Amino acid sequence: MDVCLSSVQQPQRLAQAPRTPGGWLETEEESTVLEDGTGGPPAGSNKTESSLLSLLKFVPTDYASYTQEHYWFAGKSIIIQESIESFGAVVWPGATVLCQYLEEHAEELNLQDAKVLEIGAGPGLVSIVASILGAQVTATDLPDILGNLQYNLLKNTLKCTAHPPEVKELVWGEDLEENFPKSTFYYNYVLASDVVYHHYFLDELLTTMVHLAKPGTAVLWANKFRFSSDYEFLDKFKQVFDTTLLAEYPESAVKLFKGTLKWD
Ligand SMILES: C[S@@+](CC[C@H](N)C(=O)[O-])C[C@H]1O[C@@H](n2cnc3c(N)ncnc32)[C@H](O)[C@@H]1O
Repeated sequence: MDVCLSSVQQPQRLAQAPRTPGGWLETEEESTVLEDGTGGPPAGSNKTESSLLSLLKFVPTDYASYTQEHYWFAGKSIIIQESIESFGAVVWPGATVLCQYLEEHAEELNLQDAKVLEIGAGPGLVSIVASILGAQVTATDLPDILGNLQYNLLKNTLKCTAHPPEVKELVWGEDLEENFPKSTFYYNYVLASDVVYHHYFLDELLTTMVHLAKPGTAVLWANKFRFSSDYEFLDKFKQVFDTTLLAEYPESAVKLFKGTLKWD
């Protein structure tokens, strides 16, 4: 079985085209990535498809080399374009654990039409699986990561998900109320895999998780535990979230937690 949209090819590098910081082309020219060479949507495509295909007018984040890695979740072959040049362009062990949990518990989690936001989505595997399982997904990450993330989401979900996943910039701790106002946004699930490692934004990460969680929201966080700082983050997580260990893989040191706000 192939990925959902086999006609989406590797986007070409368009060095002359203008780019936003997120890697998006602002050109109105026809897309160069379609197999039929016309640059327009395939015959018979509807308006939604057509507008989705227009999103293919972007240059992926500018890594020098890529690999195509194959995964199988939710009954589908998923091909992820990865690059070892960025932490955010490879699939980390927590992602596969979270994907496995989502596919095994899709009904119990009521993922169909659920509102889901992923933080630190990286190359997008978790968001793709949640989307295939029927959720309305917003995948977020740093600006530099979004081009490759968007490419992988489109490549693997176009024409085969009820709700096309969205991509949005979300820098932990920054402009949260402006970009995700509490009065407007509600998520059933906030997903996070391997967002805790050796970096300087752990407080901002926790602030972001708390901001995005409302009564009824479950934070599903999978992480490989390597450093003492990972356990310190877990302690802080437990101070604000009622925390349940959902799965643990000692051989890979990956743990999966569910957190709901203590005042939920
Ligand atoms: C270790 S990678 C994990 C990627 C993906 N979740 C996975 O498990 O395959 C950590 C991710 O967090 C993102 N990230 C790191 N610092 C961030 C910050 N301050 N704000 C938003 N995202 C950040 C990185 O860009 C990267 O995509």
